[in-house]
Amino acid sequence: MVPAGIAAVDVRRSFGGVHAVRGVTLEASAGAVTGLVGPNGAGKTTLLLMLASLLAPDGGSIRIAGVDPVADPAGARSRLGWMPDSLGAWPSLSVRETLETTGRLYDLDRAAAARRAEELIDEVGLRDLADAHARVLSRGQKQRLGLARALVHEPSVLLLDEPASGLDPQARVDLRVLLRRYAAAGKTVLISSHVLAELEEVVDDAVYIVAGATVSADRVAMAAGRRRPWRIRVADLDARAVALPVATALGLDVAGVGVDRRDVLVPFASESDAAAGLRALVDAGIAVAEFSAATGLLEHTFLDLGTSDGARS
Ligand SMILES: Nc1ncnc2c1ncn2[C@@H]1O[C@H](COP(=O)(O)OP(=O)(O)OP(=O)(O)O)[C@@H](O)[C@H]1O
Repeated sequence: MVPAGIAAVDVRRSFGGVHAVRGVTLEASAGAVTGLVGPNGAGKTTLLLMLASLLAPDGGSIRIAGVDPVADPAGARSRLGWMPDSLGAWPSLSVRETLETTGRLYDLDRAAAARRAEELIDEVGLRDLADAHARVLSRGQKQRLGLARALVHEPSVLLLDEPASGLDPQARVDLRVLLRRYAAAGKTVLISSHVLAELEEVVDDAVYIVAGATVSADRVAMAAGRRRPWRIRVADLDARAVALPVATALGLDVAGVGVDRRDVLVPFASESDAAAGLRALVDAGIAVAEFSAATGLLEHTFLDLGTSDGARS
């Protein structure tokens, strides 16, 4: 059996009295993009640092492409690419020099490092800034350089901490395409982000962390299964005017539907219930112009998990 790209079992790490990570168990499959989702201070960065072999866990076990980063950090680093949430090193090197130097650190010879740097400059859209010093780059440009740096040695596992922060809409789309391409090539991608709508479009799977611990699959399923609102817009009519006919067509009390600007908000328990609701509205002659879930599944689940009672002890 092919081992999971990333496997963590009961990983723990404290800083003095702060239990930043107190029981994380997760698997991220090769060939997939896995989202790491959790509120501020949940322990995501601490976990990613441990997976990246940059911070020692107090307990538990980690495997990166089958390698234990505690016992063999060099072996793990040769297999993983790490993109921190802010680019640290080498402000006085140019974009090209940064990538060439990183390649040399990963034992590429001079020619191979130069070749790889040119490939990556194009891949992340920094061609016009290839000779610019890293210190003059904008936040979004630094993010792109950080991504390129993580990819230099063609790692089989990619760990990304908030990679989309600072990126403009085009760069976000480019990032999404790149991550999907990496996953399609059989690599493992683990990505933390607060931009859940964006994560929604790129991940195959998600791991939720609350208060330093992974949330159990049962708890996630329960949160995901709760009713969530759909937005319904009726052509050329104010939401207030259509709330009653919409509720009637759906067999609901009008108090059970909400109004938000031009939209009526109706909770459905599942996508198939929503589809049946749409059919009922159309059958009732209501001119539905827009019909969509008001929150994505990740965001809905995240909001429902909300507090620490969602965490496994
Ligand atoms: N070096 C450190 N020393 C002391 N406490 C730390 C250290 N690093 C993290 N912590 C604490 O550990 C907890 C988890 O922090 P971490 O940065 O891992 O969370 P996060 O999920 O990445 O948060 P965010 O979404 O806000 O980036 C926080 O309470 C934080 O204050």
